[in-house]
Amino acid sequence: MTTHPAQLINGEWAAGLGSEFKSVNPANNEVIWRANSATAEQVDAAVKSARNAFYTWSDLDFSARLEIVKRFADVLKENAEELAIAIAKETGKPLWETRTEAGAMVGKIAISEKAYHERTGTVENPMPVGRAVIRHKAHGVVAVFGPYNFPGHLPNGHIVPALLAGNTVIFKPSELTPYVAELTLKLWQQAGLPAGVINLVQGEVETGKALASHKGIDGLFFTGSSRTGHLLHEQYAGQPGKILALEMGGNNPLIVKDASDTKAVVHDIIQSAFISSGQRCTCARKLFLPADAQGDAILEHLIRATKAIKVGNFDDADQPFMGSMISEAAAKGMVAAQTQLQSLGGESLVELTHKADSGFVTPGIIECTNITDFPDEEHFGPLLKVFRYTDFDAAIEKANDTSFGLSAGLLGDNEADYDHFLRRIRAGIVNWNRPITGASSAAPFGGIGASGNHRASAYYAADYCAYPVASVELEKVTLPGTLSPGLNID
Ligand SMILES: NC(=O)C1=CN([C@@H]2O[C@H](COP(=O)(O)OP(=O)(O)OC[C@H]3O[C@@H](n4cnc5c(N)ncnc54)[C@H](O)[C@@H]3O)[C@@H](O)[C@H]2O)C=CC1
Ligand SMILES: O=C(O)CCC(=O)N[C@@H](CCC(=O)O)C(=O)O
Repeated sequence: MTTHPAQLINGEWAAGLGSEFKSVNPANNEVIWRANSATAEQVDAAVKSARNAFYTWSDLDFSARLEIVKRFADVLKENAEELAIAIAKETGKPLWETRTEAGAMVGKIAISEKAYHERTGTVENPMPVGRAVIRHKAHGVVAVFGPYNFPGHLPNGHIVPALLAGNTVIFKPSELTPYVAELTLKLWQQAGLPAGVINLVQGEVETGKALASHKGIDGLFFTGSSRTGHLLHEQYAGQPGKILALEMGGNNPLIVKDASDTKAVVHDIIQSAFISSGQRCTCARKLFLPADAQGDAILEHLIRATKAIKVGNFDDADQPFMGSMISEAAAKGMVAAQTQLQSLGGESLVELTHKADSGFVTPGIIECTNITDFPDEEHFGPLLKVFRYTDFDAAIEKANDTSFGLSAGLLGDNEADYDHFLRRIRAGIVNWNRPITGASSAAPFGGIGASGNHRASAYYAADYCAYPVASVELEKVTLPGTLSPGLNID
């Protein structure tokens, strides 16, 4: 059994007492990290440590909590390159992209400070007698579950607002990205976050289950797959007192209509479908093109540009657009998805291919117009499905024919078309003439249907990190000038 101390409990790094698990560089399957997972007893110790730290942390003035969180921003900046390399090594994403991720983590701090005041904070109004005060209080101990595709930025989007609001945290990262999690927690320690305020429990699904089912947590903030999110939702049924924020996947449509600049259209389609090797929840999965000469020209150009996409190692001097997928298994899963669509009648326009013994795939495009029983599944990788349409309303209807509702976009020159699209489309992120990936941290981020449970993250994360308390207050108990009818207090 290895003894790498991968668990942070009450400010101390400890070796896990559960089974061994490891992290690999998906570009070549080389093991880059190994340790033992946290057992249910260790998860329990982490929850207790967060509970013990809660009053000390939440009793601090907001400014004192903010000072530590701002120090974390400074430490992040100082270590941004190390973090970007760690993310790249563990996820396969190219460095140009992981540097952006490290930068987004820094940017999250100022945005969360603003959101705390705007969305929560304290508001005081004078009353004829006394004052009315609206305050927001931390829930207590919250669990944060993170996905592998943005192992730094997306958990950070729950952790920073949760800490600013006064909660204490137990973080369970994806088992595919434990190294990034460990590094991030070391940076929190460097920033001077007191022991127990954030705890790290690492491991596979069993560790996640032990945390999610622990009676001692007051809330759970999750970013990950719709399947796991649904399991958690079922698990939390009948517990209205616990706050559950779910950010899940999508099956996102992009419609093109009357767009004159073909090159710009192709660019925005590629940025929407293939960035991060298609491993963003906001990625376009379905492309609706008009069944006319303009649609033909766009498709022909898109096929050419897709075949020219550079795929390569995260640290190639000449940076690729796409790196490796998260794992060889994920890459094989995309090949299987393509085969399934082909068997249903899909026609490959650009074949997605897998490089053996690695997570590398090339981007694929598959024409699916004639599939009658199109599966409503999120294929989390670079496989774009194309549908040709003759009627705009029918295309919107087909775009809405999904249980998900995360992102959607229209590429087209007519504002009236966009107004109509905006009114009809069902999604939490709706863009016009912009890629549908790359959502802003300064806006709410979340979807409807199977994409979330109406607890938007990013700018609105402040909302689920605290509960409102309404008070009417008077400094001294005072008899009202006029008593209610029928009262005699003498
Ligand atoms: N809407 C959003 O904000 C985003 C959603 N995603 C979605 O995340 C998915 C990719 O991330 P993955 O890491 O594969 O997600 P996942 O659902 O497999 O894992 C997420 C976390 O849940 C834990 N977990 C898994 N099963 C569990 C269980 N039964 N009980 C408790 N914990 C459990 C994992 O260990 C991990 O920490 C995609 O579906 C993507 O669309 C990714 C990024 C953003
Ligand atoms: O959480 C935020 O601060 C903003 C949302 C965000 O960063 N979204 C990214 C990545 C999420 C994903 O798709 O996995 C995006 O929209 O590209």
